[in-house]
Amino acid sequence: MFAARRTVNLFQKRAFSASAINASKVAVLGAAGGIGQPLSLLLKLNPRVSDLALYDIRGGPGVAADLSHINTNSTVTGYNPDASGLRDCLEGSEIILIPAGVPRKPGMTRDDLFNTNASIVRDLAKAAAEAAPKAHVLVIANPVNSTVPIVAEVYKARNVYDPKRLFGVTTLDVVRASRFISQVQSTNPSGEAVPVVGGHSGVTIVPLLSQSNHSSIAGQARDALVNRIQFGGDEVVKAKDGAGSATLSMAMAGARFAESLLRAAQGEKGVIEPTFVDSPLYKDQGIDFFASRVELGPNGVEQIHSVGEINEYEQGLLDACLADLKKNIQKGVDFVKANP
Ligand SMILES: NC(=O)c1ccc[n+]([C@@H]2O[C@H](COP(=O)([O-])OP(=O)(O)OC[C@H]3O[C@@H](n4cnc5c(N)ncnc54)[C@H](O)[C@@H]3O)[C@@H](O)[C@H]2O)c1
Ligand SMILES: O=C(O)C[C@H](O)C(=O)O
Repeated sequence: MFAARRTVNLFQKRAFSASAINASKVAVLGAAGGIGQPLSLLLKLNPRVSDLALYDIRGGPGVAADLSHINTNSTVTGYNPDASGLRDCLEGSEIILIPAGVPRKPGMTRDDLFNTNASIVRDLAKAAAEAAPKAHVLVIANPVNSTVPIVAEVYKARNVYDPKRLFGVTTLDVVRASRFISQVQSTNPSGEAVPVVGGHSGVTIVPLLSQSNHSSIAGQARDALVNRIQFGGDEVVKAKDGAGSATLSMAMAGARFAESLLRAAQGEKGVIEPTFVDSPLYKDQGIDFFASRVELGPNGVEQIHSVGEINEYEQGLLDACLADLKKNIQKGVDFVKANP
């Protein structure tokens, strides 16, 4: 009898300490938007998340009330901009996802969003740097090539910048790449992995088909596939016809990246995701941020993988990418300098 009770107690103890270790507060800024809502739903379904904090300039508490009825263990709290809403949302967060900002309409580039989204991201970054300076920040808001450097500059100005904890979410590019290649090759997309490096807009998106399972794709088939991966976002913008850009696939991609970070934070080794980070790879060319495969660990970036062996065609893509990327990054840095 005593032994039985003891077994139960030990079991309860272990269960308690496991959940204590795994307790992770995740904040979503822009939670009532097209990405924010399905992303928050997927996070509510993730057992690694213990507290979900949802902030938006409008509608955060409504989305939170709705999600809070789902019978998973995590708590869900919604916050408005009034009083200390944003600060309360951020405090204690391990991960902060930022999908806040306007999406494209047909005919626009991601850079056309800069004037609106730069100040939104800058202000949210200021709040995050003060309330949760050690959190991992995952930037989804476009143009990612510029909004990530904006967050970095805001953190640097407050002496809390940790390059290992800032990520531009480029997961959707590899999700698309594996899907699109599987359609061309009639394969299962879950078995496909196409590295995509560079940045997250047009020609800065560089798929490396030579490193995929289908390295022999050449000529027009290759060109069409590369173009579809680079401009996949435009396909959705056009199809939505003024009602925004990718939201559901982006929510899946953002939730996957957050899950990978949590797995790494909770001790799993060898977790690798593509992401746009403060990177040494092209710093000698004045390019401080670059997306490549990154191994994640408890403190964020563990190891940044180089681009690896690429062919002449891919080198041409990379050259075009680097030229654009440099300008996009500088634009973000200059914005914060001029508008601190
Ligand atoms: N990184 C990627 O791969 C990727 C993919 C898709 C979309 N995006 C980008 O994500 C952003 C959001 O897209 P969406 O479709 O969800 O847009 P949306 O307009 O549907 O939602 C944006 C949300 O942000 C909120 N918001 C605006 N300003 C805010 C602020 N200061 N604080 C908090 N919340 C604020 C809005 O109220 C809205 O609910 C866009 O910039 C889009 O281009 C990035
Ligand atoms: O295309 C967009 O503007 C949104 C996003 O960056 C995407 O790739 O779908």
